[in-house]
Amino acid sequence: MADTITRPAEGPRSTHGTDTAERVPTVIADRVDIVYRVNGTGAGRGTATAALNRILRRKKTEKAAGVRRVHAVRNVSFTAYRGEAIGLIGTNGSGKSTLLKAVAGLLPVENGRIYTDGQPSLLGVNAALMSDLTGERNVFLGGLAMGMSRDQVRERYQEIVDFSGINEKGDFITLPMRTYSSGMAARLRFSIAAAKDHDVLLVDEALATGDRSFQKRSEARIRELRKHAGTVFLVSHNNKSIRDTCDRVLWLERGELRMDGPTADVLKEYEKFTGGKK
Ligand SMILES: Nc1ncnc2c1ncn2[C@@H]1O[C@H](COP(=O)(O)OP(=O)(O)OP(=O)(O)O)[C@@H](O)[C@H]1O
Repeated sequence: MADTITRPAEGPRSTHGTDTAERVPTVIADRVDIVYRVNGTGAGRGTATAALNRILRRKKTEKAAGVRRVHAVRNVSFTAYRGEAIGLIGTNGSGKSTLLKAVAGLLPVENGRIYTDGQPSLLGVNAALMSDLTGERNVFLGGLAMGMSRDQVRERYQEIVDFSGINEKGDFITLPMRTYSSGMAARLRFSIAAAKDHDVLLVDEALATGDRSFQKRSEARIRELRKHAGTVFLVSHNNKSIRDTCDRVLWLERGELRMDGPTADVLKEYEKFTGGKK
């Protein structure tokens, strides 16, 4: 679980982002390791006997009990400051989503610590909305889940629906979310999350799912959120989105932080690594 930063006044200095006299750290990751444990990978996996064995012989080593460890994030350290938009890049399976979940406090760390200023909000493509409820009900559900009051959601409702563009092609907002395309659902999720000014907003790939005009609106909104003193993390495989939105980039590869620096510098190296611009 992430800890809360209690001494924001004088944070460690970094060479990245806007260089103002008083830089306030919002997220500090200090030598973070994250390990998944996957059960049932030994012989007889999935059988009732294997399950019973696991319960009875708890003290056995993880390996003997058929537990596989996946070391997803290795010794990662960084400090994020208020007003920064930070891109997280890396090839598939490099640990980006895992790191984001840990910053949100949704995954425990194996070693090291993560300190955060306030409660970060994770906006994932899988953010928990209810597919059987209408878009309208989900706007309320999502708003309440983010800590907004019913009145606050009511006040922002039209803005959220307009931003999402869900109703551009008909009255879709009153239909259950299961009838939405994956792009439409992602747009609504982003619009709900973006309605609130977050201290730390974590965005996982949401921009990649919308069409170009929605991407542009989202990028503008991210810039606005930054002005309101928040910190935005954006996981994306779309280097252009990263370039247009972020001033700093963390590049993860095989769970390790390979580079942390200004967007142009990191993307240049990353594009060399992956073999071309995207
Ligand atoms: N629930 C899980 N249980 C076990 N291993 C997992 C789990 N989720 C992710 N992993 C593993 O952790 C590593 C990092 O995965 P992660 O999803 O964080 O990568 P990513 O950089 O976000 O990838 P992508 O770009 O493909 O979305 C991978 O090796 C993956 O197989």
